[in-house]
Amino acid sequence: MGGYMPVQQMLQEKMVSVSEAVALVNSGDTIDYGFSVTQSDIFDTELAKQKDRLKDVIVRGTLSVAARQIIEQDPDQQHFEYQNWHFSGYDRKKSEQGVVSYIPFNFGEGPHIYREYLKTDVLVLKTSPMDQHGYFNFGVSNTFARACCDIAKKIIIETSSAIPVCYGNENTVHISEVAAVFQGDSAPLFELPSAPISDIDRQVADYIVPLIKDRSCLQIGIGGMPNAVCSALAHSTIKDLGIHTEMFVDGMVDLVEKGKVTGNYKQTYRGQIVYTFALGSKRTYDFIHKNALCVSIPVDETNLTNKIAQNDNVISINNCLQVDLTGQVASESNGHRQISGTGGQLQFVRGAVASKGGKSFICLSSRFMDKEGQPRSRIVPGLEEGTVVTTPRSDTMYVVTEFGIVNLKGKSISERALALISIAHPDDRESLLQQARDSGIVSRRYC
Ligand SMILES: CC(=O)SCCNC(=O)CCNC(=O)[C@H](O)C(C)(C)COP(=O)(O)OP(=O)(O)OC[C@H]1O[C@@H](n2cnc3c(N)ncnc32)[C@H](O)[C@@H]1OP(=O)(O)O
Ligand SMILES: CCCC(=O)O
Repeated sequence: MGGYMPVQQMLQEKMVSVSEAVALVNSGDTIDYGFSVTQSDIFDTELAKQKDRLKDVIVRGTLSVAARQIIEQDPDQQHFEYQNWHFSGYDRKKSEQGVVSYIPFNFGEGPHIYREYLKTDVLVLKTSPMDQHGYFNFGVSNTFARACCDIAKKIIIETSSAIPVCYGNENTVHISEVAAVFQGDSAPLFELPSAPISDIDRQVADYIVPLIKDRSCLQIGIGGMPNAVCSALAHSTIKDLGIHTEMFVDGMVDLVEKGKVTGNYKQTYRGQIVYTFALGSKRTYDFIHKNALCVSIPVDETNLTNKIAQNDNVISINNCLQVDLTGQVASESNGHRQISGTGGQLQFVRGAVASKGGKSFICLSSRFMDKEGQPRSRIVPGLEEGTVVTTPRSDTMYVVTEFGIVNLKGKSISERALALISIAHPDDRESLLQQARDSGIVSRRYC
């Protein structure tokens, strides 16, 4: 047994204080923080405290759910540069202040991008405490953590008993791979309040639900509209649903508890729910804890189009900010203002459309209130300069507002424009039609 060291002994040798953990960071390093709720706030606070000995440190994070002290304590970026894979409201505000830079990517490409193109000097993950075999579980955030572990020169772990232990694949790191471990404070995990369901959300759900048949396989995005669809499905007569999703959301717990999910007709992970991260309430975190129904897998397993399309009848439901009259979907920016990110939207749209019997739904309210409190149409003749197309028009299938649902597949530009105008707010339709005519979006026949 020469060379074998029991895992408890290894752990003891690697236990450090948080300041000792941060001392492992050097100037010029690139640091990766764990995904969203598994970012270590304790490490971040201490890193900011040690800023005076550091310069040219790049920190990458995703979907921050707390203020990042390396930004707050270094507002002129003298020591740290913060880059981000997907903006939360906090990240968005900091980007407007010029101190966060978005990294464009399709979420499902994350593991490949890490393995092929990036270097990570220090990876800091908040995980569950080590188990008896020496493994730390990634809990609610699998995503690209394993790929990052594979390339990281030093892995630092904050342990937290608030992190659920999730069953899955490539969702652990072993003590033998780790440089240092420090004990966290076991504060409860961040909870994302369930988005309230508005009347508009319900109306949108009412158009979608009749198009979802028994045995469909669901991906549901974030926000009130997807939530409304879950709620409507939970109260419908639907049966034998499957779930293959990127994000595990609260509404899915309702679907399971109402007996709507069996997964019996899935082609992959039959009988199981697969997801790559969870963000929601404690009820959701408790539900996925040691629950063999739920399988946490890396984001290239959930999000790559070919993997999604292996299931039949995939239903993908996502939100957007604006749609132009040709069907280009803008979900992540308004002009040059980065609002969120591409995330998994395009890959799920494509995966659903490629799936036998699959359908993709892009949802939006017909209007939103601008900063001056004026209602503005989200269906627009053209996207303003700088606005990013998240889903190209050639990929867009169903678009749904509270005024109706249209399928753009196979429609000409004139037909798309007329279809989209038909689901715009009634008070915006005439002006949209006039602009479509003036700009030649619709052909002479419609002028
Ligand atoms: C986790 C998952 O969802 S998996 C699904 C796959 N991933 C995706 O679909 C990624 C892209 N989608 C997204 O990021 C989100 O669904 C969004 C941004 C489209 C909608 O998210 P929501 O949280 O409902 O957005 P919300 O309505 O709060 O608006 C966010 C911001 O955009 C602004 N905004 C909304 N609509 C518009 C518009 N048409 N023009 C300009 N700004 C707008 C809002 O004012 C708000 O800004 P603020 O924070 O300064 O007030
Ligand atoms: C982090 C990515 C979340 C999304 O797909 O929107």
